[in-house]
Amino acid sequence: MGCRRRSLRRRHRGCRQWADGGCCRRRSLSPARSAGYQGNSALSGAAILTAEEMRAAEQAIFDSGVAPYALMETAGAAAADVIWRAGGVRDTLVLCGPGNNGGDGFVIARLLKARGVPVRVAATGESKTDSSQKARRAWAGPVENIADAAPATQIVDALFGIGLARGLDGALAQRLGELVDAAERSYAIDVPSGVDTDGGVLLSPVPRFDLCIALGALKPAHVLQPAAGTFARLICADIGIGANDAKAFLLTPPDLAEPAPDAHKYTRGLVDIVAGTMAGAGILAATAAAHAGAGCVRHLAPEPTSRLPNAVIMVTAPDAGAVTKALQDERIASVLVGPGLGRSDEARKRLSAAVTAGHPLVVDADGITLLEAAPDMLPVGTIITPHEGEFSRLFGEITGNKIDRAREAARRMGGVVVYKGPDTAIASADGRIAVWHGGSPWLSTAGTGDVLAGICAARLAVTGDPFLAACEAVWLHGEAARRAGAAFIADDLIAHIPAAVAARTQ
Ligand SMILES: NC(=O)C1=CN([C@@H]2O[C@H](COP(=O)(O)OP(=O)(O)OC[C@H]3O[C@@H](n4cnc5c(N)ncnc54)[C@H](O)[C@@H]3O)[C@@H](O)[C@H]2O)[C@@H](O)CC1
Ligand SMILES: Nc1ncnc2c1ncn2[C@@H]1O[C@H](COP(=O)(O)OP(=O)(O)O)[C@@H](O)[C@H]1O
Ligand SMILES: [K+]
Repeated sequence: MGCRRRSLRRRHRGCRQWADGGCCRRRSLSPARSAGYQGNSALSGAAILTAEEMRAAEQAIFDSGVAPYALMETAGAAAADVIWRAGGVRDTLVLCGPGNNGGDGFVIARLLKARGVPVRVAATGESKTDSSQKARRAWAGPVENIADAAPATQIVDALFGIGLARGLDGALAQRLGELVDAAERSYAIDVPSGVDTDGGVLLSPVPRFDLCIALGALKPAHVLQPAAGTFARLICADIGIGANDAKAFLLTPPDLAEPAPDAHKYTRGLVDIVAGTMAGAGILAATAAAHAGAGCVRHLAPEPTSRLPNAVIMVTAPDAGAVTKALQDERIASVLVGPGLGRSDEARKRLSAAVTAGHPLVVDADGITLLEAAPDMLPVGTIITPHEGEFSRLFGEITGNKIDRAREAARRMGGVVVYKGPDTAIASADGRIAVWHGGSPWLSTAGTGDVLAGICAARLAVTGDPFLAACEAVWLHGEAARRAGAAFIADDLIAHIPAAVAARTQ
């Protein structure tokens, strides 16, 4: 495939997603704001720090003269405040582990008790860090053994945080599960005990908590599955951590602009969809693109179809030569290839025609599979939208969590990777990463990926900025799904895209 590498920064407007949208600023929720928290989307733009990055951020605070125990008091106070607001004076059992997470637990217990909450504490054994020993001494009440501690209306899990090195012992994991199941409300301090902070996997069985109170910053386990599925709600409590060195951020809702007063359909963006033999997918993508802000959409398919909206221009392109010819149009602002393309030799030629046409490009589905482990064949700045299977086929084994894998994949291909799933990592070759999570699980239905690819192509045509376009598209897709409610099909989802666009248009 004779691909040309070129920059797509033709109409770069600056990545507002990054510069103004909050991604580069720390916006942890203060405890007061946390109390009104209704859903994960409220955490937009928050930094996501690995355990190592978190320790470095904490160290920076210590270096500035704050004592470790003072930071633990701040963390415990922030968490206790959230629990107090959520649970009032319900009887509470705080489970404390051997490290600083356990130390937070002792602070929480003391502060809740001071507010009149009936609190008991149960520990795994000795407290092993200076700060946690200090916090334990300040508790001054009895410390029960977890194995035989009676259940309580509220359970606070302060067993292990970012220092968990391996799964919990079987008996401890089981006891934690029993106590959480028996409680009306359960809170995990920093991360649920048993999750791997960076990997986002479960190292031992983890019960489902009502609320996870992240301390200082989000960690990968708060946004990556399966760990992010171990709590119903998430709050990030501000403890003064600076997250300037963060490399990954939560996806922030986009700020979209209305078309210019003198806009016409071509200045708003002409999108060409290079479709193939499986008609439905290309139609979904074209219809979605037409609803996501593009000025004009053309559907280049081997055969005519009566199933396109009237607004989409149908171009019959029976072979790759016809595709190449159709794409020789200077007005084209983006091309999407892949949905419904098929995997035949003819499909391969159509892919080649799209890739070599020299327009800003989005590659999805069969287009990704046909690349056959050669992502660097794509023009610089291309957006690809693989799900797990397509990602593995294209990039093989890459170590690390989903964020790391997306980052490395984007570097290898020199473009933007939208690594899809219940958690979606959007990575740019220049190192920027935004993570979307907490979306409607009803999205797990056939054809929604085609819809996303169409939205990506539309936003690329509108913005000319691949990373911005991908971020906007993922957010709009998720928001359309939220508005679509339950048991929608991909066709239904499209009807909700304009409302999602309207919600973010100034
Ligand atoms: N560094 C600090 O000063 C602050 C830390 N904070 C809290 O401290 C936590 C991190 O504290 P630590 O680094 O002490 O780590 P943890 O408290 O998460 O646990 C570490 C301890 O558990 C042991 N351990 C690890 N896995 C185990 C397993 N499966 N079974 C039995 N023992 C196991 C380790 O050997 C170590 O003793 C954070 O998550 C947060 O809750 C907050 O208080 C904010 C300030
Ligand atoms: N459980 C889930 N929760 C939220 N979003 C999901 C979930 N499962 C899938 N999605 C989203 O739905 C879309 C599915 O795309 P894809 O797997 O390509 O499906 P298809 O090929 O059928 O179009 C992606 O945008 C993905 O992020
Ligand atoms: K915990």
